[in-house]
Amino acid sequence: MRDTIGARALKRRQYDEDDVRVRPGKGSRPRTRTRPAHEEAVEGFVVAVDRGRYTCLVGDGIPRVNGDAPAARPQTKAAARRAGKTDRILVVAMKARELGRKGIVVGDRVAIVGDVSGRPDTLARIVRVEERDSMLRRSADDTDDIERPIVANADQLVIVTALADPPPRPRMIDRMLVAAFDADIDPLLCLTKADLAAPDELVSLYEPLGVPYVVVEKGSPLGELRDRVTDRISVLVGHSGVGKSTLVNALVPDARRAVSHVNAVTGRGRHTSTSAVALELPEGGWIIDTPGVRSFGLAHVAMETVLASFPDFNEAAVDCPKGCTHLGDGCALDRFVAEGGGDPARLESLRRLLASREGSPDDD
Ligand SMILES: Nc1nc2c(ncn2[C@@H]2O[C@H](COP(=O)(O)OP(=O)(O)OP(=O)(O)O)[C@@H](O)[C@H]2O)c(=O)[nH]1
Ligand SMILES: [Zn+2]
Repeated sequence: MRDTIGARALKRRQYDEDDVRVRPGKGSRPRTRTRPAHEEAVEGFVVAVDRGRYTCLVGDGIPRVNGDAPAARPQTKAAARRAGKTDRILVVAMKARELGRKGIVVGDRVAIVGDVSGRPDTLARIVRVEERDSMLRRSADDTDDIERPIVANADQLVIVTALADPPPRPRMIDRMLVAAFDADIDPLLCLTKADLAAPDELVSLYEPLGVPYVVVEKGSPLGELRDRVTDRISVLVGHSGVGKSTLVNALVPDARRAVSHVNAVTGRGRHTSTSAVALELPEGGWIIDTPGVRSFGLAHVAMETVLASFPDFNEAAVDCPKGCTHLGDGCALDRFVAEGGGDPARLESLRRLLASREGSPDDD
């Protein structure tokens, strides 16, 4: 953790040095070439990314959760309207060369220079990525430890699981819970298709772990889910067919139009079905749909983090021999389960996740 914070501070310092800081005196010449551009930069919120083009919302109402005030909430559309500020422009930008290989993802707050009019065929430049509150990542698979950032600044991961058709996969849920824990994002289990099956079994698995959940079905009012996503930045993940699009369309009445508008702005025209898109909720807050993300490789997550995201086993593991892989011989978790301390299926799930990171296939 400390390392990460240190690295972030270092990065910020580097930005300062090559961005804006102009100290008169000491013989240092002002960098007139870059300075004015950065001073004129406007704030943007990345709502879509498509092949090197970043669609950014500029204007009032972009989320500002990156505050020192703990109660800071994203400014909502409603609040913006009350304040009489509804200027929202979608600007298409590219990454400034000075950002090098630094990735920019949906949810990022950025500083933009150049033509920020949002007029067709204009292209602005992103010159800075603001410090992130969170970063949801995955590896392509469990053994590829190249981290792929998916979404920045989300504060809730909505794990969408159908109660039937397709049947729920607890191991997939466990995997998503690890990803949420690793990213320091609150999980929310969203159980769909309640008209087809009862939620009791899944609820009895996850409620004791303190995982909040909502149960929904097509056409149901979604009141509780709506409350839980309002004024937050929530990422929706789930397998194909679980009812994610149905949910998005119910939560964001003009979701389809918003997505095609984003695509029209990018000039791509066609539906970008593989990248994440941030959609604003009418009540305030954002949901980020991740159509192309079917799974989360966890190769980049430390074993300790995987274990820590299983609160039902984390403590029992203090009795393990030093250097225990928790996969077999001598692992205290076996005794713990034998004595009735934990659910065997959950231990199996934990072990599959740990083992899959070492190259054994995991079929979830
Ligand atoms: N019975 C029932 N069917 C539902 C419910 N919600 C969605 N469906 C149906 O399930 C199917 C899949 O729903 P989608 O919303 O397209 O699922 P998705 O998760 O977006 O799937 P992809 O588009 O493949 O990612 C559709 O035929 C929906 O009509 C529900 O609550 N009950
Ligand atoms: Zn162990």
